[in-house]
Amino acid sequence: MTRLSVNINKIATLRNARGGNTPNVCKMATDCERFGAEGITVHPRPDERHIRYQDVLDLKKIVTTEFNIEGYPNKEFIDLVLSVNPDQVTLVPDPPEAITSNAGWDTVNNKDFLIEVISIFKAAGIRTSIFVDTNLKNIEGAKETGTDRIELYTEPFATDFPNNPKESVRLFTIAAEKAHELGLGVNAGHDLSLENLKFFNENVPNLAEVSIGHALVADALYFGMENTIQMYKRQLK
Ligand SMILES: CC(=O)[C@@H](O)[C@H](O)COP(=O)(O)O
Ligand SMILES: NCC(=O)COP(=O)(O)O
Repeated sequence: MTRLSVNINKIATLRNARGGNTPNVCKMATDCERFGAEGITVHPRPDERHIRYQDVLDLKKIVTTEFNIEGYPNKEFIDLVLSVNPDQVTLVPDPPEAITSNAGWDTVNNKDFLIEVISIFKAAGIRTSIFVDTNLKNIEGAKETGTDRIELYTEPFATDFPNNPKESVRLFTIAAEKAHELGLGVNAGHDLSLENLKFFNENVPNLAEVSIGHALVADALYFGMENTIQMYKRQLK
């Protein structure tokens, strides 16, 4: 069954709006786990606009499920991840000014860089995943980097899904099959939601994990976090 990792970036966005500690990011992570989340994902960005580096250190002490840290592997990020030693690190190619992730790695042109960074994390015993689109060249390139998994960048699926569900998922099915054939684990994320998750999960084989934040936290405003997590998990059955 596909595992649900809850991305709590947006809890930190709300906390940061007032400068205090409400809502408490660590308490929310613990509660998400209690409500059924099988992992906690954070994506500290260089400007710390939501998750701060200190949050990552604090979360390490209390997360009991899978802890997944996403981000661009500059020196500060690499040092942070090594000091925290999470279960998984997901490398994304975002430039510092990106509003949100909007592309996967060009694994062919960044091959040497990715090999170097991935070897650092693997030497520390941290599972690695790299954020990629469905271009098979990038999936094959991912294999060359030595990564354990890929994370499929699902925003194009989420955008196209309402108009043409079958076509929106087609390349994702092929990419996941290819990754599996190459021995790579398959994660997915970005703009997955209650509306599109079931269809994605049913049509993308060998999906190990989805990380979901923006839509899930928005849904929690209506349904409450406990109900929302259960609703998302039902889509993954
Ligand atoms: C890699 C990915 O798709 C997510 O980490 C996403 O970028 C969330 O980041 P924001 O919460 O900053 O939009
Ligand atoms: N890796 C994707 C993620 O963690 C959450 O993305 P989103 O659901 O906030 O778009």
